[in-house]
Amino acid sequence: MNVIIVKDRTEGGQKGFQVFKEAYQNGAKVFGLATGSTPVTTYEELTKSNLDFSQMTSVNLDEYVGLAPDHPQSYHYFMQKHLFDQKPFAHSYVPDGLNSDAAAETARYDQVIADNPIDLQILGLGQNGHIGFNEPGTDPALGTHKVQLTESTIKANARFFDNENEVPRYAYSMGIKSIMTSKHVLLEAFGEEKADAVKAMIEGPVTTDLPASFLQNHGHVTVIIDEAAASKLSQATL
Ligand SMILES: N[C@@H]1[C@@H](O)[C@H](O)[C@@H](COP(=O)(O)O)O[C@@H]1O
Repeated sequence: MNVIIVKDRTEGGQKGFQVFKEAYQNGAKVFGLATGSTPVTTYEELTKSNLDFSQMTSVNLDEYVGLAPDHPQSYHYFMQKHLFDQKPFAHSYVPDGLNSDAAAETARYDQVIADNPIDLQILGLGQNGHIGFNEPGTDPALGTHKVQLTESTIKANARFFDNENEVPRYAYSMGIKSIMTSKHVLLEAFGEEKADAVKAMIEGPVTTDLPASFLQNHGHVTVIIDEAAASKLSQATL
């Protein structure tokens, strides 16, 4: 893993943008996108830039089950607001949270990924080490699947909803297997609350207990973290 330590999430966004720009200039056509607060500064830099995505494809990691695309907390809505309204792509795929047929929706989304191999996948990191919505214990051989969110993720995401009861209990998420097929992975993590997960991801064993640790088995990973998220790393990594 190529670990880049930045001062804060603003600088992280600038570095993240550089990674996007290089991938773009090297011919990337399919961008795997993530939601959450972490990639927002990178998306801000993308929207300010003159990069044109109108011939490109985007494939998002995950979506809450039960939320309509126009629900303000849906990941569809998030992507429109933070990126697509300013930088439209030719095709943008997000799992359909309103499809209650999980088998059909996950099979459909696996086909989307198979038809659009991802050149660059951006990821955030859950405090418990999840990527996408692949919670601890997830079988790394799974493709897109329906996930029951853990209590810790529900609590962490409650800040975006009026109260904890409104946080959906299920999501559709790309699997670790799908993420591992991306040519290049860019993982960003900012803040002290991510420091334990960052340390375990980089220095710990590869284990289902910490889904992001599987990235140690991927040949091309760039990690952008701020000083707070890097604060528990050992000298050998720094
Ligand atoms: N499904 C998302 C993840 O894709 C995201 O990476 C993570 C961290 O969120 P944040 O970036 O807001 O810390 O939480 C959510 O549960």
